[in-house]
Amino acid sequence: MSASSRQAQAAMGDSRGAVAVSSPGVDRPRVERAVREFLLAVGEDPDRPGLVETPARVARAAAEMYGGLHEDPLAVLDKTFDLGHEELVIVKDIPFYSTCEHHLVPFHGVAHVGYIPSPDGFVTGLSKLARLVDTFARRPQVQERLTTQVVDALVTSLRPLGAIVVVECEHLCMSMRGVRKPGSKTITSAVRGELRLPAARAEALSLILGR
Ligand SMILES: Nc1nc2c(ncn2[C@@H]2O[C@H](COP(=O)(O)OP(=O)(O)OP(=O)(O)O)[C@@H](O)[C@H]2O)c(=O)[nH]1
Ligand SMILES: [Zn+2]
Repeated sequence: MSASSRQAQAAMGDSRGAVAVSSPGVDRPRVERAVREFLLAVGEDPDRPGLVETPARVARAAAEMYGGLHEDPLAVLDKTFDLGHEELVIVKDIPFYSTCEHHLVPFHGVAHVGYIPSPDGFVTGLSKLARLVDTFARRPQVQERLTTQVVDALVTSLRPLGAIVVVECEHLCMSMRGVRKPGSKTITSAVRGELRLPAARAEALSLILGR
């Protein structure tokens, strides 16, 4: 990344997802060293054959799982089309995986993203809504922040009349450890603009949650 694009990223506020500006990307050698140390700390032998490549594997996985820290979410929505469509658009059941920032274990589920385009009629490509979810998911996260970051990026970028994001997840930190309640689901929503009006919100929610 060039110095000027780093400066441009540094100017971004929280609605852009607090892009990590000081780092050019996930520092794989550092992750490798940390994973080796972690294995020693839990009582493993990082030099046994099964584990010898594990620090490098985890570093590659981390570059993927935390790569969203180094992406500009608004760049995902840069390309728009003028379709003259001023009605609700929803992409539902977008599957994603994220990482709970409290325990660094996965939480996963689906996101539903909808918006009413501005009177200019500018809409984004449908796949970009899914890419936006991934950009925010591939970071240490909490579900509430993921939800609001997606909706706020939509608002900042497309200036829609309204926007809604609903996220349904299982948190493995509640399933495989701790309280151990597999199957429990957490649902969060964030709604902006005209979709906050009761009738519009009800229509959007019935389209999103109606199975
Ligand atoms: N609000 C919110 N809480 C989360 C999320 N992911 C995990 N948590 C919760 O974060 C909390 C952390 O609680 P702490 O008491 O600090 O940590 P802990 O001792 O490991 O908690 P337990 O999970 O209850 O064992 C837990 O209640 C988790 O269920 C999330 O996305 N949103
Ligand atoms: Zn957790």
